[in-house]
Amino acid sequence: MTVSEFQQCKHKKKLTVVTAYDALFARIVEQAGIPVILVGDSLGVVVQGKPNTLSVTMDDMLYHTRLVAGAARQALVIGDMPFLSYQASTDEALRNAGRFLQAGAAAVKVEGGAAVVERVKAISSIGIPVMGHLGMTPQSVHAFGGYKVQGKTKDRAAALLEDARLLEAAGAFAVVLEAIPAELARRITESLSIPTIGIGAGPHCDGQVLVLYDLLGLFDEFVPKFVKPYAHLKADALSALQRYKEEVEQGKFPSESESYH
Ligand SMILES: Nc1nc(=O)c2c([nH]1)NC[C@@H]1CN(c3ccc(C(=O)N[C@@H](CCC(=O)O)C(=O)O)cc3)CN21
Ligand SMILES: CC(C)C(=O)C(=O)O
Ligand SMILES: [Mg+2]
Repeated sequence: MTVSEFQQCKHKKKLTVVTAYDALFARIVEQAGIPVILVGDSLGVVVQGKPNTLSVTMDDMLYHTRLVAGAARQALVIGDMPFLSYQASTDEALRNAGRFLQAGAAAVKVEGGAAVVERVKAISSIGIPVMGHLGMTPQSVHAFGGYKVQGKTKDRAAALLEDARLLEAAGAFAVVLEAIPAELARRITESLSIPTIGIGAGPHCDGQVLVLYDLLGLFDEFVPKFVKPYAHLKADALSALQRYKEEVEQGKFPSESESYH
């Protein structure tokens, strides 16, 4: 899928987006027919075991982007710009966005509204498609005082709608809306001509995104209310590993069929 095909889906077809961090899962996601893969900085939490996304580096993101982009044949691969890779200056933002394209991504994503519109303008104007991200933006976890639903007051809701309009005007090709009231997400979705992709933003967005290991039931350190586990892979993995250990200890594995003569 290309960025322009992605945009044409607004008003036509709901967009399904999922994160992936390696070639194995990128291939499974593609086989399932999912058209868009986000190499999310959530890998800091689910792959690296950190409490938040703040310690993820450009080198970490480029490594995982190369793995995913090297395996993806059809999917639109979007690279999630990590903390401090675009905030300090427009110059750094441009260079780092370009490095994602060199790693094989077709687009990048940045968190924030008015504070990053100049970055979004600069990145998109040199031919790099940029996705925005508003609401409960995890790189601002300390400013929010935790992972809290955003846009609950009239003033904050109006500010988020204005941020969304600014991102669209700056050239963003889409915007992620995270952990905001469904009614606000609907208003933003109706006000923009670019697609909105929700995560904890209700059913009225133009598409949805989830962290892969959350929807597979593989990650359970914390499970936000917006996650629906479509599988229980952690339970499956645990029982497989326990059976393997039992069979090794009881001398049942390996048996004849796993042995050479
Ligand atoms: N595995 C994983 N999934 C994610 O969606 C995710 C990450 N990691 N890491 C980065 C951020 C952190 N995210 C989170 C983390 C916790 C909640 C959470 O517990 N929310 C509460 C509501 C809190 C409130 O408003 O008071 C909930 O009950 O859902 C939400 C999003 C989303 N992102
Ligand atoms: C969940 C999405 C939107 C994300 O930013 C991530 O996975 O890092
Ligand atoms: Mg992210």
